[in-house]
Amino acid sequence: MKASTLRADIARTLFQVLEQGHSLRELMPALQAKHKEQDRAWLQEMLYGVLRQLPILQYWLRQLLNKPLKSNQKVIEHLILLGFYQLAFSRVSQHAAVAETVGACQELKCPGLKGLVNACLRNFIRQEMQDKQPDDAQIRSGLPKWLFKKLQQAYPDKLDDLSQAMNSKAPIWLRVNQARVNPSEFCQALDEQGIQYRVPDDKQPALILSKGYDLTQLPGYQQGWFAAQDGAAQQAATLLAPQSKDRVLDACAAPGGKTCHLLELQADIECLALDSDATRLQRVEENLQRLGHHAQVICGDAADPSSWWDGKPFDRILLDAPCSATGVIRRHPDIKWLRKGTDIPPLVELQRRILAAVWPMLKPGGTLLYATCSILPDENREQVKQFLANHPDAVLSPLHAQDSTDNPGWQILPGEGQMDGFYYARLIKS
Ligand SMILES: C[S@@+](CC[C@H](N)C(=O)[O-])C[C@H]1O[C@@H](n2cnc3c(N)ncnc32)[C@H](O)[C@@H]1O
Repeated sequence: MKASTLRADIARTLFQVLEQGHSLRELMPALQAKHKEQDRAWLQEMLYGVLRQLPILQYWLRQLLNKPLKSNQKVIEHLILLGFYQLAFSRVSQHAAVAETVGACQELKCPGLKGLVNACLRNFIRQEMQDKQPDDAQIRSGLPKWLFKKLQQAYPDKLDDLSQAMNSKAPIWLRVNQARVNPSEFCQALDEQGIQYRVPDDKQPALILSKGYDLTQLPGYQQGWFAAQDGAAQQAATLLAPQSKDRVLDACAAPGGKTCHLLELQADIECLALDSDATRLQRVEENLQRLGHHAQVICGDAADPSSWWDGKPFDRILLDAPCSATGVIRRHPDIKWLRKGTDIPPLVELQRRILAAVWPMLKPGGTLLYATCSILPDENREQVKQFLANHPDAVLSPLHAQDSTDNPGWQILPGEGQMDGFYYARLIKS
């Protein structure tokens, strides 16, 4: 594939995300399929890189482009941002970055803008723009304004480290399926194929791959020896700790990462995997099948149990609630630009409704684990605080020394222990 075609495709994809609100989850499969194996990693790195560094790239663009381009030429602005990204953050030679970015104008059906793109990139080099940093801390943070403000309020002392972690590349974690393979046997199989990995120093059956591999080509993929799952998400099953014969509800289960882990920890539970999204539930079925587990899979609204619950109470409930996903931005940088500050109050309300609806299904003495991949206190600590205040039969079961009713739960921030941002609070019904 020509280098300019790759760049044109990246510019089009940026346009679809940033101007049309499509997610990379929707767009990436077709984009990857169009390009050869050897180009895919580069393509992803450039695309994710621009989304990570967008505010500073736009800041430079504002200095070098006199006025914004017309809407039918907007894709060329995204092409220029890609050119800036290559010049400032990648190892692509300056000559290739300029020539091939300019070349992409033809493919984007804007040959008349070649001169403008060329001038912007050459001025970028001449004026050493990459050394020009704005005074505005929000632009330097790489975060959108609304999120910067919220994080500034929530984590004033940690904001620099936090934004840096949110803009860095996430490692690929694997969870070894101990129901299928012994972790040391799996490691041996990886060693034999020269796959590089490290084992984080704690008790989970987890590995971190040292670079990007095609997971379907790793040993034991078809046999269900492992699943990709971040270290923070791997805490859920252990914290809920299902016991033999327990009836367990995974209330927001798709795509089933935590459902499978629960079954790996304790095979003889009666597990009900619920989700309101029928398409995503197919992934639960596929994951259960590949990893060799069994659960009852139901499509239903967790906030409305009357439509699917048989009335039998649960010993344990996992509520991995729909959330802002602000904890996994390093993995999905498009979230920064697709989410808006106005999305947060309705999400908090949905979480509140689901929590209140699943609580009556828990047996007295039973355990509920509330989880989100968010780092916003409204969805986490404040949500649980309110729940505790409104439910006198709910008792906090602390996950660490600072976990108290005033400051409930365990907030993991992105990058801590190489994990994604995640939140857990464990509640017992008295
Ligand atoms: C964070 S994801 C769950 C991830 C999953 N637990 C795992 O580990 O693979 C949240 C899920 O909640 C589901 N969801 C959203 N609203 C729901 C509702 N009212 N009832 C049930 N599921 C819902 C979404 O479809 C989504 O699959």
